Amino acid sequence: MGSCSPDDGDLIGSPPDLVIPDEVADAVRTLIRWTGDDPDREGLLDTPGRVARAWKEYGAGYADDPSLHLSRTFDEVGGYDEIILLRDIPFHSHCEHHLAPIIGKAAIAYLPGDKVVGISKLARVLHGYARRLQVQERLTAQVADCIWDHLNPKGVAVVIEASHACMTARGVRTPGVMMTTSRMMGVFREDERSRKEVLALMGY
Ligand SMILES: Nc1nc2c(ncn2[C@@H]2O[C@H](COP(=O)(O)OP(=O)(O)OP(=O)(O)O)[C@@H](O)[C@H]2O)c(=O)[nH]1
Ligand SMILES: [Zn+2]
Repeated sequence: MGSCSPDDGDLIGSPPDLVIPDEVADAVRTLIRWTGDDPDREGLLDTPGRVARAWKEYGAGYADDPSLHLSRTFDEVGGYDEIILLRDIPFHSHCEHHLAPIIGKAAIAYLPGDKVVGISKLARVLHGYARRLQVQERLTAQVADCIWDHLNPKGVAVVIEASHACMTARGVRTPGVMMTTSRMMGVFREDERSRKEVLALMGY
């Protein structure tokens, strides 16, 4: 099974030697001005650099190929042939409409075919797609499709629940609203009993 070494696809922090182009810092200064504040006041002087580094982190998924996390599989599972599920996986993303935070949790399940993968890898796939500009529907589909395409399972089920700051903090300003999306593939799509079983295991 794969190790959890820090360079094993981790997407934490921006590189210490990250060079921030002037145009990026200038764009942040412009945005600060647009917000109504003064980018030259003391508290905001280092903000363009911080924001630029933060966005490299929010977008770390662009440098990640999530399918690579599923390349190390193993088939010695003692005859186990039931659902494998990770639930309550926290994640954050940003909506592509307003660049506002999307904060939520995912449940990812599959019914293995002839191979399984280390469980942390399912969360890595989620983060690889979440750390991009997203809509929740696409994020859900990408995670499910990636597992379907690379693990050759009998079924995949992904359910994502998330809160969108573009709805809670601006626009319609409706706090507490959660959006739920799901994608069912293979037996979870075709067989009612299997779908009910996986949704029950997920807590729905
Ligand atoms: N379907 C979907 N919609 C999203 C997602 N993230 C944000 N949105 C919504 O996409 C819509 C964009 O609508 P627009 O009318 O173009 O933008 P807007 O004028 O800012 O809309 P309001 O948010 O209603 O003020 C908004 O209703 C957002 O809440 C997402 O992941 N999926
Ligand atoms: Zn939005």
